[in-house]
Amino acid sequence: MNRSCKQPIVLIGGGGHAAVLAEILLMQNREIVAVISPEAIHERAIFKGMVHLKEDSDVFTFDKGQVKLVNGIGMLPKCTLRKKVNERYLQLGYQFESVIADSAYVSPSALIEEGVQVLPMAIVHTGAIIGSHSIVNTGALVEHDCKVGCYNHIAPKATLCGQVETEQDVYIGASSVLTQNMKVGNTSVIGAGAIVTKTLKPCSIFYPAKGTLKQQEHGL
Ligand SMILES: CC(=O)SCCNC(=O)CCNC(=O)[C@H](O)C(C)(C)COP(=O)(O)OP(=O)(O)OC[C@H]1O[C@@H](n2cnc3c(N)ncnc32)[C@H](O)[C@@H]1OP(=O)(O)O
Repeated sequence: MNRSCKQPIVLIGGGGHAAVLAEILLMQNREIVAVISPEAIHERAIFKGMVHLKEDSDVFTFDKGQVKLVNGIGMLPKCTLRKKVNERYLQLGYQFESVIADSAYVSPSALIEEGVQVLPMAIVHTGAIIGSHSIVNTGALVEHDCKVGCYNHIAPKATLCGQVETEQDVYIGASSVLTQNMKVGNTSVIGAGAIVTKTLKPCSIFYPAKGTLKQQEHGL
């Protein structure tokens, strides 16, 4: 492991996604020198005892050459906060660490760019490329030779079959399936549980079929 991989981490965000990342980093014996969040964080057990700073500008108390940043802000469809935060600090010369959970499988021939997060039980197969600052969330499967653009979120248990290509800022909902060779244009959103078999143009929203709720008065 090279020396830069050992730099202390400044974690941005104090919600659920940040907690998952903190847990992965601590299991890998990484030092988290501060959590930056305007909200209270200490009711989440994982953050107990960590230094909590509340202002975005508190990042500047750390020398950009001495720490790596990890963005723990979760990504919801069409929400650009996470990307704006990264762009701000990148412009100022900070770098984002990639976080890969020990239980994830990342093929030795896959390419993981800067600031990518691969969460527990996710799989990134041979020849796949994960563009910078994308999230491959818990249990997601990125099959062989996929090319995932930057700032994507592949939500839990989503499956990208072989050679799928996505452009930037794409949101792929939980447990959705994208069949082989298809392409997804930038800023598209694929709903949770969708099965997508055709290429999507930029800015598409793909809604899966709706379930029907039937409320019975006395149960079954
Ligand atoms: C660790 C984590 O938790 S990561 C987070 C993972 N989360 C996800 O993957 C969720 C992805 N998001 C979705 O699937 C969203 O619902 C979207 C993006 C498809 C749609 O969002 P919106 O446009 O805001 O739709 P909205 O929530 O207003 O729902 C519109 C209608 O579609 C239905 N609908 C929304 N999403 C879905 C879905 N995935 N499957 C079936 N029906 C859906 C809603 O029930 C609603 O029906 P109604 O009009 O009868 O009330």
